[in-house]
Amino acid sequence: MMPLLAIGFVLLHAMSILLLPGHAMAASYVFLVVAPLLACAFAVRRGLMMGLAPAQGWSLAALSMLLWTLGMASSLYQDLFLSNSNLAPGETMLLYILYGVPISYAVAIVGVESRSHIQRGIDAVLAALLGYLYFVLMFSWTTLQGVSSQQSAQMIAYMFDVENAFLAVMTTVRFFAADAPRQRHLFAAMASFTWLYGISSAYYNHHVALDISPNIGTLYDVMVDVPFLVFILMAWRMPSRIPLTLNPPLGLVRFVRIGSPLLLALSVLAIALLVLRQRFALGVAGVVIAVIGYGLRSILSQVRQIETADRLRSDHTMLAELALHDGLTGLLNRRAFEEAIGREWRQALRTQQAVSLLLIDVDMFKQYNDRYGHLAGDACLRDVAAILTQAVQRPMDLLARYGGEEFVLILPSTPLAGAKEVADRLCKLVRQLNLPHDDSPIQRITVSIGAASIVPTHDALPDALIASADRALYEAKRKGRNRFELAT
Ligand SMILES: Nc1nc2c(ncn2[C@@H]2O[C@H](COP(=O)(O)OP(=O)(O)OP(=O)(O)O)[C@@H](O)[C@H]2O)c(=O)[nH]1
Repeated sequence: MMPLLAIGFVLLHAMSILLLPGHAMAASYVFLVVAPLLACAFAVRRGLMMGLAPAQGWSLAALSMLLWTLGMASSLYQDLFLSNSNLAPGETMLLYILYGVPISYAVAIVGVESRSHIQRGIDAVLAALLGYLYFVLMFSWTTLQGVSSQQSAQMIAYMFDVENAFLAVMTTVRFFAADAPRQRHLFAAMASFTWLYGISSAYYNHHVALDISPNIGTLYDVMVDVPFLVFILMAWRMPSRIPLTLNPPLGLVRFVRIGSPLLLALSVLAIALLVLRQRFALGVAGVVIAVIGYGLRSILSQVRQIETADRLRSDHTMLAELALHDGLTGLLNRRAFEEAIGREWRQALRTQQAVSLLLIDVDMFKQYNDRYGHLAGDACLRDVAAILTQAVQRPMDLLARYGGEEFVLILPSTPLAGAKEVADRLCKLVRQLNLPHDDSPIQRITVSIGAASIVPTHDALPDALIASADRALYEAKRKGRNRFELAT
């Protein structure tokens, strides 16, 4: 439906020129003002859906269209009311060239993450300066009344060419490097517009305005509608209907993300260099501000990168901690135990000293959970873990939660006699905790412990030690719990 309406608009425009030769210019102006105004309205509509913040880009597109509409309204006023036959009255030209500033700003800021207020401030100053430098440059070739020579008109035409080519290339690069549907949608609309507008504008500036063949005269006006109508169609489409099959290379995405913010500074630099000849002091000021803006932006983005790196490092440390600890008791977890037993095993192989292992299991814990509830069970496990931690005295000993209600203690450089002492002490301490357990024969929480000790050999694995302690634990349970057994 919308494409048909757009074609109807163009046909109506052409017919009004052909069928009303006496009023062709006035009739044509109606279409030339309505087309960009509609484009502005559609950009605002899309902005209302996506967010009107400049960082979303649609409000900037709307501003651009509005500036162009004002330029056309000014042309209309000059032609119809002032009968000014001059090609390029200053304020009209300025509005046509200023339309590019919001688009450059969008290219620089849309999709550039976590911009701080200072960065926003720098970008805004650079964008404003860019507009002012355009203004100065424009009025060095033209006056409010218009250009004084064909040569000045040529200069303005070249300036439009450079600006349009720049905008078309930059919006296209942003389109190809966009990795989010919203950005791709915005830059698809902007790139289609800037290419078509650049072509039609170049044709107008070099042929129609200067009356150089081929010149199709007023019929050219119909060409001007096209970029705006295409923009309207793109803005009207849902972002999901813009093809997203292109997978931009990561390198390009990163390059554009880093490079885009520098674009404003580079544009200011380029225009300031052009201004230098006519207004030396202003040109130098422009160059200096562009360089300072560029420098400050680089510093700020480096600061951000350092902050991100620091945050990542501390997140990484925290994750590593979490990966090795048990959430309930805060003890090392089974994965940490498995790493540790391997380490201690290799160490003991070198030193040929005994390594002992205790498997500690809370007795009748299922009944405890059933009687007192799961939360009380958790609290009980935390209390047992805390007392075991206190009881483990040597820094090299390693206590971990083996799983469920079972704990494991590695005692490096400890023979079975030492393991026996520790097992005895742990049993007593847990009993002395006096955690009530009505279903237990002695009415309180107790543990059973299986202890084993081994001097590692090259043909044995740590699993042998664990299996041995497990058998001893089974014996302790079998013999009535609340006791320890040593592996034979
Ligand atoms: N509250 C709580 N219970 C747990 C947790 N992990 C395991 N359990 C429970 O611990 C109980 C262990 O039961 P069993 O393996 O039968 O052992 P037990 O009842 O202690 O019997 P014995 O070892 O023979 O004395 C199960 O009911 C598990 O659901 C935990 O993190 N919190």
